[in-house]
Amino acid sequence: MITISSSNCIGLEQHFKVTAGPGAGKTHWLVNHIKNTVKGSLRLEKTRKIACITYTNVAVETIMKRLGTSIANRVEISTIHSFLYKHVIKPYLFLIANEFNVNVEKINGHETVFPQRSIVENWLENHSRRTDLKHPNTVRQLQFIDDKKKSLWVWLSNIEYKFNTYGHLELVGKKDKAGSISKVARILEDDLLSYKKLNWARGKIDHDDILFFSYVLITRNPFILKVLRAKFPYFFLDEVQDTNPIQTKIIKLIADEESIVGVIGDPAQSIYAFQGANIEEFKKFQLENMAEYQILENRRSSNQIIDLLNKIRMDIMQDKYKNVDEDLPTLFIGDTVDAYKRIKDIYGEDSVIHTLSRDNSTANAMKTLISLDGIDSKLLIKFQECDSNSVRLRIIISSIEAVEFARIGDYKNALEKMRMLFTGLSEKEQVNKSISLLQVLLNTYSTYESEAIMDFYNILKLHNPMAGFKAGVAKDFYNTTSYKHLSICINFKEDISEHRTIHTIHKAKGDEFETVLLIPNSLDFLINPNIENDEEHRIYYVGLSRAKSRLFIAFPRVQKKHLKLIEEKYNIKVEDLSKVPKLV
Ligand SMILES: Nc1ncnc2c1ncn2[C@@H]1O[C@H](COP(=O)(O)OP(=O)(O)OP(=O)(O)O)[C@@H](O)[C@H]1O
Repeated sequence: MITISSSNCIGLEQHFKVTAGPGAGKTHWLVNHIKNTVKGSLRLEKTRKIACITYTNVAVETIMKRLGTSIANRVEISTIHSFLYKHVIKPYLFLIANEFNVNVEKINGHETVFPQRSIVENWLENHSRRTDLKHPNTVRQLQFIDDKKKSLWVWLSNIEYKFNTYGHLELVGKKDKAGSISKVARILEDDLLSYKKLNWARGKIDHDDILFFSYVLITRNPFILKVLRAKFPYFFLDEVQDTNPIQTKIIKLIADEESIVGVIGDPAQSIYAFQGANIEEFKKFQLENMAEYQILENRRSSNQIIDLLNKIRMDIMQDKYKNVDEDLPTLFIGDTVDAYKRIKDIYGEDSVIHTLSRDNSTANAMKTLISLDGIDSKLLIKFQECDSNSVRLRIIISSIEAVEFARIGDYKNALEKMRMLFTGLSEKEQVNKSISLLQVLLNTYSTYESEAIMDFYNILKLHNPMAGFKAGVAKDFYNTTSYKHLSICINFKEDISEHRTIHTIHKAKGDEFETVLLIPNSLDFLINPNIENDEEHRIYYVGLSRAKSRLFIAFPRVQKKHLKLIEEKYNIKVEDLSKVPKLV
């Protein structure tokens, strides 16, 4: 392993792997390396470009901006899914369309594919092990007993491709998502390909299908690899710690000849296991004659923050590149909103504090500075369980999302959500109606914000007819749950506010903030750090490492023995908020 700095150049014609911690300058280095390759390579022409693959669309934009317009046309920057869709799926899917029952004409990009009643019914009726589906899990029971139907749909929404012991890809369900159908999940799993085929016949392919089809096409038709290598003499992959095993196999196949492959990442920042990422993929990643580099600098954070990061992580020791001293990191014990206010008291009302939460509901509660006490993060799920009228449910949830997206300035996604209410109309009518309804809902916000969700329903009903209520759980829910508490549970699509989840900020490449208040769900990452094996710890490590100058952690209560341990292990200030006199 060779240690380099983020301003160093490396040779252009050798596979490489760069490992570096947070703030090391990976993005900075990658952008420079692309520029150097454009300048120095003799293998690039108008039609032969550098492929730069990164993890999210936000990251694509960041790298594009940093590269500048003069060389952006020499590089194709995209997510792995967009790249494979454009260069493998679109031109070659027809080769396997018959075998997999894919309606190529109808395919228009890739999307999240949700279960549909008619598809699920068709699949169950014709399931290859239909005769094994017996009471209490018959085909009818799986479709019509509410609890079973919900579990089945959740389970189907989470199926994934895995390599089996023979190295073949197969479709599997997730045991922890099977709920009340866990006893028959094994039987249902035997014919998941038929379920997929029914969706493919409608032209519906999802993100994982892109990887699956690409892998099948590439392994069966080596000429596709030849074309890819001819078009792209260089493949650079950023954030590789979040890579999926199918992606790794595809990249290794490309690297076999001609093209130079370079990967960059940080195993300690691997936080997407739920999307199929596997920390081992990056650690084990090897190519023939590959050069391995590490960058040990941390150019982002103060000395005190780097000291804390170095105590949590064992595999590398980061250097204090800036060598700037700031206040010690502080652990606040007490309410999160009080912690936020305390920082404002110390550094002034105008100081900007970025809060990074583990959960969506916490991040949203911080947006309105609602105390977390009494907040139910599962309220949206309860809502879905209580209201069996799926049309009404969808209208209410989409409208809440539209209002809340608009309130943080994300009008693009707000209108997208609102348009879902008017799907039967022409595009122009959809847009007009969405804008005017959104305006009404924003103008009347104060009248329903703190009231029961029934008030919001009543306003919405004036503009969009919806079913009424009989006495029962749905009506009770609408009358007893406040809009505010329900809206706290929604998932922001592109959160650009000062209060986000750690996963959201990690998607936004290079996000770093002067002052960070981390709001974890546990202090285990400090008490007993295990970055190597515990993804939760890695998530908090990512959160801590976004801070440039000032770092705070807020947690409601800590056992005495744990507090002692934290104080002994770290150079950290502890402040019990219940003992801080409140300013009046
Ligand atoms: N060679 C360099 N010269 C000047 N500034 C640099 C250099 N390398 C990195 N930086 C700065 O250091 C900070 C961290 O860099 P960067 O965001 O590229 O790190 P990273 O390794 O991608 O971080 P992370 O993995 O934590 O997202 C940024 O503010 C960046 O502009």
